[in-house]
Amino acid sequence: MSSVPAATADAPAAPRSHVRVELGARGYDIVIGPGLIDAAGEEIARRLPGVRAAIVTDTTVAGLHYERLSIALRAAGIDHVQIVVPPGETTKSFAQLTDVVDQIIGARLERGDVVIALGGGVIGDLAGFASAIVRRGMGFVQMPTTLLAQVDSSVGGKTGINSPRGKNLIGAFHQPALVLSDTALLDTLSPREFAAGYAEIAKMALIDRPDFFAWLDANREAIFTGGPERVESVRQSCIAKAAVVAADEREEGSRALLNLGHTFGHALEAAVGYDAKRLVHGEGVAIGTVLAHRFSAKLGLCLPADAERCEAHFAAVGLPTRISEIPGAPLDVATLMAGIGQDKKVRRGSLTFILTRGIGQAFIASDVAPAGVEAFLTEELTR
Ligand SMILES: NC(=O)c1ccc[n+]([C@@H]2O[C@H](COP(=O)([O-])OP(=O)(O)OC[C@H]3O[C@@H](n4cnc5c(N)ncnc54)[C@H](O)[C@@H]3O)[C@@H](O)[C@H]2O)c1
Ligand SMILES: O=C(O)C(=O)C[C@@H](O)[C@H](O)[C@H](O)COP(=O)(O)O
Ligand SMILES: [Zn+2]
Repeated sequence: MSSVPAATADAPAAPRSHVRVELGARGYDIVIGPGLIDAAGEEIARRLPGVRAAIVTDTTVAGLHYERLSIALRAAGIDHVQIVVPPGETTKSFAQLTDVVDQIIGARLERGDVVIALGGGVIGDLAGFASAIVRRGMGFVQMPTTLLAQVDSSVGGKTGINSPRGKNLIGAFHQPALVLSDTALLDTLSPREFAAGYAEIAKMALIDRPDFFAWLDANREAIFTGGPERVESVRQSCIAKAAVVAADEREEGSRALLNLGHTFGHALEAAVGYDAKRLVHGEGVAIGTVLAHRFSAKLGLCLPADAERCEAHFAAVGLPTRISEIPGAPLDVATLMAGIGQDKKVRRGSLTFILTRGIGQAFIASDVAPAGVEAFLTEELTR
């Protein structure tokens, strides 16, 4: 199997890889490989002996994968309850949080017990936030079942829910104690959700890993068809994200780079009311990342050819790259600017964007003029 140049992992890619998130006392392992769900009980019991668990999952994932996890936990003597929520972005709400918290408390789970998130990023963010606030912080284990969650959301400890005014505006940093990524679970994922997850992989490469981006260019087909390159892409993304998180756990500086494409993307998601029929997070990231490259080119920061290469890469895997590709009523610039104004990177009223000087050369640009953003988006809305 070809591997990405300059990898920094501590273990070979197959059959099971370990990537460490180096955060001192809050450090943890990401274990990656096919079939891991059947070993989840022993992996958890070895690190967290004697815990009880609440498994938070959505109805889709529960039907597909819950029973196997339950059997594995029982075999390791881990007593557990199941908490099931509806699938989709609108589940990241106060109503669902209240329900999950109530069920955890109702099951009398203690501070030293664990919440296990079995699902995509929605479940990880919601269950993680519940685990951060019940009894002022319980144990938390991520078992990501989407590509997006395996390459991005399960790592780094950002948890939370949405506000109608903006994405993830209510939340907490709360690191998991362990991430178990069973890559075989991705076989049941829809092609649309798989592509959405791929957007975060490409984003990661576009931040500061041009070699990884070139590797993705060469191997993206194998990633989609399920070759060993798929597991390698998960591993490389986790290595990249773990390094950023270890350097700046609470986004006081450089972690903001992981937000490439998200200032635009989050505004698009809020503008469609988190309606998954119109736009899911990864698709917003794809359009947003292309917009960040096109905006950088417009400002003379990178070559137009770099923006074209970025757009061609996303389009080649079937991701949307233009605002006009979002189905339904056309969006308007005022709504998008209101969403951008709620971005968590705003500092003393000034906009911060992640812009780029070229492929794999993203940087944090503070004090970006709103009028320039508005003029750019006005053009992009008709493209
Ligand atoms: N915390 C972070 O650092 C971080 C990072 C990136 C994204 N996010 C958040 O993650 C969310 C998006 O995550 P997502 O794309 O995983 O969405 P998701 O959790 O909604 O999952 C997408 C869909 O796939 C289904 N699904 C999940 N696993 C499946 C499987 N194995 N087989 C079949 N169907 C399956 C789900 O039921 C859902 O309908 C957004 O809310 C985003 O803001 C958070
Ligand atoms: O982990 C991070 O940091 C990220 O920015 C990763 C993003 O892909 C993710 O969507 C995250 O939830 C966005 O964070 P936010 O703070 O902008 O809500
Ligand atoms: Zn994201």
